[in-house]
Amino acid sequence: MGATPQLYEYLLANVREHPVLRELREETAAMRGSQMQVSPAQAQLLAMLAQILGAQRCIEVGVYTGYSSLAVALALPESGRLVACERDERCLEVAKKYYQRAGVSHKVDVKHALAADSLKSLIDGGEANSYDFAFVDADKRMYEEYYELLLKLVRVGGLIVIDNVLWYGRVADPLVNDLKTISIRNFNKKLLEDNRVNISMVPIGDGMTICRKLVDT
Ligand SMILES: C[S@@+](CC[C@H](N)C(=O)[O-])C[C@H]1O[C@@H](n2cnc3c(N)ncnc32)[C@H](O)[C@@H]1O
Repeated sequence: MGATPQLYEYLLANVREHPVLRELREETAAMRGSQMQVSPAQAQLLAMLAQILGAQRCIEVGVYTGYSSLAVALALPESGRLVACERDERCLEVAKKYYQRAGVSHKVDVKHALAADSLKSLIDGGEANSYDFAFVDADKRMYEEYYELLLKLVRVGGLIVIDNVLWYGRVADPLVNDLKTISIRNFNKKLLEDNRVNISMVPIGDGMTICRKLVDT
């Protein structure tokens, strides 16, 4: 966030990036939407949070070509599972190729559908309160809905991490009032006032808020 190119390069040089993550990042760099990918430093933080939690069951909402999901899958134990929700089949083809290459395909359960529908099916299938960790990085106007569904799916003490909460600085500019900016701004305000979770807004990448679920929902 706000790093000069020189500082970003320095930060990158100090991330321990798995070689397959690096290959995926390099392939994605030539693709449309590559700026959507989380930074290596963000992926490293997500993986560490999952490890600190001892996470076994994780969810990602918004996979794109798989960089953040692969980082989390690599951090999970062999018995771990990551439900990866994405609507775009072509992106998923790239992601699956790299899960395979990194030897983690058996840990990733890909859901090719609208993410809210996939989350609702998990709840309907009796999986409420059974996930340790969730990462949200899909449609910005749907953040509130994803969050409410994930609050049902994640156990007390589990984490929901939300990406792009600083939205390239636009959330702080009162002159910017497009729909996505307003959604993220409103969502950040909701989190600030939501006593079902503890929160920490971290200025890494485009800003991530870490929410820890405090009460049974
Ligand atoms: C910001 S990118 C995700 C980047 C990814 N976390 C990474 O680090 O590479 C957002 C992704 O969410 C997907 N997406 C957007 N709306 C969606 C929805 N309603 N359901 C499922 N996926 C959605 C898009 O297709 C896109 O691939």
